[in-house]
Amino acid sequence: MNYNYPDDSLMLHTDLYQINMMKTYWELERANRHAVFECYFRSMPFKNGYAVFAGLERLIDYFENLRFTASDLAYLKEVEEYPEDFIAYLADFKFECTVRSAVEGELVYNNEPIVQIEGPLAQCQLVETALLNIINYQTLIATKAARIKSVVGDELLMEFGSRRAQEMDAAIWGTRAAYIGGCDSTSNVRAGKIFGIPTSGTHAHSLVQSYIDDYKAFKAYAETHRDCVFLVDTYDTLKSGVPNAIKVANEMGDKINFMGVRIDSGDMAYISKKVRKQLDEAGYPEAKIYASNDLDEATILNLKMQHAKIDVWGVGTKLITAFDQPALGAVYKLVSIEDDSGQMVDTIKLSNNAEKVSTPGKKQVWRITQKETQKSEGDYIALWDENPNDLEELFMFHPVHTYINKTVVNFEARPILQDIYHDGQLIYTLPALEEIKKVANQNHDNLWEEYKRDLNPQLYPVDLSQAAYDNKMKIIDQVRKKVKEL
Ligand SMILES: Nc1ncnc2c1ncn2[C@@H]1O[C@H](COP(=O)(O)OP(=O)(O)OP(=O)(O)O)[C@@H](O)[C@H]1O
Ligand SMILES: O=P(O)(O)OC[C@H]1O[C@H](OP(=O)(O)OP(=O)(O)O)[C@H](O)[C@@H]1O
Ligand SMILES: O=C(O)c1cccnc1
Repeated sequence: MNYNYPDDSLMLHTDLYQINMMKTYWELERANRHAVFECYFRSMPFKNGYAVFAGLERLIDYFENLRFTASDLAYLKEVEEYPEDFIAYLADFKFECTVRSAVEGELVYNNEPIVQIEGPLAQCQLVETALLNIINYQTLIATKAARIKSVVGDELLMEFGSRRAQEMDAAIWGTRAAYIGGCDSTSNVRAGKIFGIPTSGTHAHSLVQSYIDDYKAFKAYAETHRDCVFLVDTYDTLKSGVPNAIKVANEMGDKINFMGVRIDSGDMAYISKKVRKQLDEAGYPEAKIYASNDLDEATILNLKMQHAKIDVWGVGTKLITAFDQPALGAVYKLVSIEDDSGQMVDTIKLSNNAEKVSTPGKKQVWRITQKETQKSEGDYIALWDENPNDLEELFMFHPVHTYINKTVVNFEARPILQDIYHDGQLIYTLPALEEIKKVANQNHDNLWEEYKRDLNPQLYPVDLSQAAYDNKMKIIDQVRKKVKEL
């Protein structure tokens, strides 16, 4: 199997239909028509009250390397059988789009643009697949991590998912997204190396199995490591694991830092209380109890309700695979295109399903916050030439149930889509990962509690400006008339 091209690139990490459309645009001289596409998701992941945006770093990395290589072109020519002149056009491909995006760690909501790509139609088209691939996954995982962290609170949340992730890229980028969303560390050493995420880890059952004895295994580990967390449930947590962990801690004294023990099975509320008692009675009140085993926000909350004595939470499978909702469902829609006379016209995608009707026109998302509280009142999607900061009062109404409305005064409006590329030139400096994580945390703090609860949160208002709403209605009308005329 030859998957190891020396000049491999991500150019062909796209759906075939994108290249087929590029060919149509190019042959019929539409490839350079100016276009605007927007990416958004339709419903909140995990029915959460907010989503945490992630994926921009990888998206930039993708855009920075957007050139067809010799092996890409050879494949398109020889296997996909595209004609020579089209291949020559692709060989000259140079990314010239303007990109605006939410920044990583920003809280984002359904039905609002989170990434906007503007530029030559064929170029905007080509990048759809990779863009959605990156943003869908990373935003999903960052959001799942935020949900879990909101239950874990000030205790430590360790990311343990690499072995269960949907392959290696997902483990690496999922870990980074999970760190942005709320994890405190990862077990993936490469993610530590690449991104500077703090790494942490204990040991597995195999260590104990290899010695066929808790005591011997813990002692061996203690003789070869300073920081020790012993996994105590291989044979019998209360009768063998914990007593032997204590025995080794006593014997090693100051030679080790006895950080605690990990439990990975059984009734973790019951067992953790017993373990706490054993550790305290042995004189180790500072030793922490680590827990893992198919945990997620629901089990953690439940364990906390049972007053489980757990200090550190290791979460793998259910976080890295977004177990209860494996896809975010973000889409990428054409919202405006240059017509034959060179004018920009706004476009819509209609559907029988009202939820799937897109909102035409190039737009900006404004986060409306109360000046006194600094809490967000909702998001306001406006056409590009509008700026709510020019208004004294802002009338905000539900984009479908328009009778649900409010007038906001004394507000600030902050644009969510930031300039990332201008005509193919990167103009954004990526913040350090720590900074992104801090911002995500602050954004979370600035959200009303009602939107933060795990179960049935209030729906965060995402409203259309009057002009965006009127534009949408006008275009729906135009399309309907056109269809009738046929
Ligand atoms: N007190 C508890 N309340 C609620 N859920 C719990 C409690 N204790 C453990 N769990 C969760 O119950 C699930 C199953 O635990 P179980 O005890 O069957 O696992 P196990 O014995 O380790 O089995 P396996 O070895 O197959 O993982 C896990 O997701 C675990 O996190
Ligand atoms: O349960 P997760 O949230 O995915 O956390 C990671 C799991 O990985 C390890 O188990 P291992 O791979 O040895 O499998 P096992 O515990 O199911 O036997 C560890 O002991 C955790 O149980
Ligand atoms: O360090 C650990 O305890 C660990 C790492 C990965 C998966 N499960 C546990």
